[in-house]
Amino acid sequence: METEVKQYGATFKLDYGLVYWNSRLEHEHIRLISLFKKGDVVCDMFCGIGPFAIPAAQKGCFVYSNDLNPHSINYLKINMGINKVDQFVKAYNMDAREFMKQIVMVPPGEDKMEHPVDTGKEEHNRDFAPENKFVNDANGNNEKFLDDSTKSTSAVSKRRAEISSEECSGTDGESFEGKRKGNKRIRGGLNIESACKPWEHFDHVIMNLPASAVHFLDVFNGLIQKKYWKGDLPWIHCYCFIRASESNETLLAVAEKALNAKIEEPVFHRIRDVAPNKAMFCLSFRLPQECYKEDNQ
Ligand SMILES: C[S@@+](CC[C@H](N)C(=O)[O-])C[C@H]1O[C@@H](n2cnc3c(N)ncnc32)[C@H](O)[C@@H]1O
Repeated sequence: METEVKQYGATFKLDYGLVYWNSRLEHEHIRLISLFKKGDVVCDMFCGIGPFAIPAAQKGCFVYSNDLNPHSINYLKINMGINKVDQFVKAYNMDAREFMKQIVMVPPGEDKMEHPVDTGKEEHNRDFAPENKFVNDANGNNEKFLDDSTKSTSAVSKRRAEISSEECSGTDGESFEGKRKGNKRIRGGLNIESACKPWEHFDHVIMNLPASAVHFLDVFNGLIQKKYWKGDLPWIHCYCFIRASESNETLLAVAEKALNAKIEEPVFHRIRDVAPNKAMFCLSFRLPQECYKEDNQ
């Protein structure tokens, strides 16, 4: 049966019998999106009907959004229309690994263009680094400062943020009411197709499939081609379950094995208990440099 729900000012149409929906994740959707900045490029590997993708787009992000379930993508598209973010979200219906491989594929013609080496030095660890963005809360969770201001994680997203702020009035932060600003961006002719080259840069990856997302991390090993990439490597936000018999280190070891790389300064955020001995967490980390596909590979 089709129904309509509202979360933080966005409207979502869905059929509970056909797609995934969990109202108890509302705070987590808001928390994660509060880490993003206007102009950021976000990849949502397991997007469902869009509870991360749509408010992120309303905030001024560009979102590549994927789900294997065709019903999810059908409702995602309906919800993109209802919330007037069609121009800022691109929907895919495929396996999550294939999706990531597809969006970083360099289109014919682009590979012949000159790519000056961007060391990313200027931006590296400047504004989204764990040491200056996260603090421990009372429960021992690593929490990010909610003061996002208008900083951008890379030269590429900075440029997009500049374009956005030229065309949008107001400041960043009132994100969830940003629909009108979004419309202004449409009038300015800016959309995800014209603004983004995901093989050169994206800022965040969302992986909300807690039972198995950690095993999908292997796709990032050799995914990003160093010669095309500009700016910092992306942040990965990987949801998982941790049982009482396990620890953060247990999960980290599985993630590092999948990536074949060491994760520096992982951030664990406890979301909620899903059973007496099982809790849902979000593991956030910047993709390690070892994951780059080198030019000679
Ligand atoms: C836990 S739901 C999360 C949905 C949404 N992100 C949310 O927060 O409500 C996981 C989603 O992953 C999708 N999914 C499962 N396996 C997948 C795969 N191999 N590739 C892409 N999507 C997949 C499911 O269809 C489902 O919509």
